[in-house]
Amino acid sequence: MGNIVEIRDLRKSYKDGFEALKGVTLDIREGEILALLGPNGAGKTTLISTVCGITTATSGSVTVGGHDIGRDYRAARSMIGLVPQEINLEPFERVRNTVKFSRGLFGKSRDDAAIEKVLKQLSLWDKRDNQIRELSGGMKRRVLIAKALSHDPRVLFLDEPTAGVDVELRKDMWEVVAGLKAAGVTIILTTHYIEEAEAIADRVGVIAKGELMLVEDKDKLMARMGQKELQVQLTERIDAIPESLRSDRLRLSEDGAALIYAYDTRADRTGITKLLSDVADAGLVLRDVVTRQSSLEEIFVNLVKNGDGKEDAA
Ligand SMILES: Nc1ncnc2c1ncn2[C@@H]1O[C@H](COP(=O)(O)OP(=O)(O)OP(=O)(O)O)[C@@H](O)[C@H]1O
Repeated sequence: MGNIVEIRDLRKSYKDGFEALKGVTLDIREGEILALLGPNGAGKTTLISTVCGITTATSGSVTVGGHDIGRDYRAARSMIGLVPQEINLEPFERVRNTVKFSRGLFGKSRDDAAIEKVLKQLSLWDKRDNQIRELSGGMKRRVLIAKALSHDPRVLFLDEPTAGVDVELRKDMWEVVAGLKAAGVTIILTTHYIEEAEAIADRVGVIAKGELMLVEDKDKLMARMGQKELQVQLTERIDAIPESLRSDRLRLSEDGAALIYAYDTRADRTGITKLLSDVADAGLVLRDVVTRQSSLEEIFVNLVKNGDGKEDAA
């Protein structure tokens, strides 16, 4: 699969001198769902706006389908749909007209069949003649997506599609996104919610303080999350792990007071029962047993920490 968007060393300093993007390089693969996770003020919206050509980069480059967003703005922009964070719809306008109008803005000829397709895709066809003000919050969000899709873009950017919405509506949105992917649209979404990235993304990027800290296949991240540790705390410290217990998965804590066993929660056999009986056979006495899991949350929190150890407000 080729790259549909290529971002190279993208930097953005605002007028007041604030550097919101500090050299972001990222390839977006055609057909994927990429979730960009990051705390408030990380630079997610700035990144999306710059990639879409709404904000001008200070330096670096962006191409969409091979078109440079600066030099070849119209061609690049026509391939992009952008769903903003805020609901900015005209309350008295009707659903179908709202979407039709957006298509016109891209200089595309009138195409009632295309508008019908988009409205059906987003389960808005029954509401086509309703005014925007007559829709529920979830439907209004879907109208925003329909508007962004009205000119048949190949890439859709969703800026926090589920910020502040309830669980039900969030799941509804995830289904919409999955449906769009199935229809061949490449999707980039920003989110604060780790579970959102887990639920729908193919790849996850973590952005903090204007830098892309990590981009990785979600499954690989999940595999890391599947790792758990069992701490077998001992009544007496030991200097070394007894010969009979040695394994790649077992190590001794620094103070010698606990054995630390790594296992995969999703494996058929974790080996815990055997470990505990082997520990007893080796003559060691347990004081307590504790488990801990490295989660995407933990990976995320560690990544967005400042170099000086302070934590960003999430
Ligand atoms: N027009 C502007 N002028 C100056 N600074 C700005 C401007 N727009 C954004 N910033 C700053 O750039 C940084 C990144 O903002 P941005 O909106 O991209 O973050 P974000 O990751 O989308 O945050 P959120 O999750 O809160 O939406 C913030 O510190 C913000 O204050």
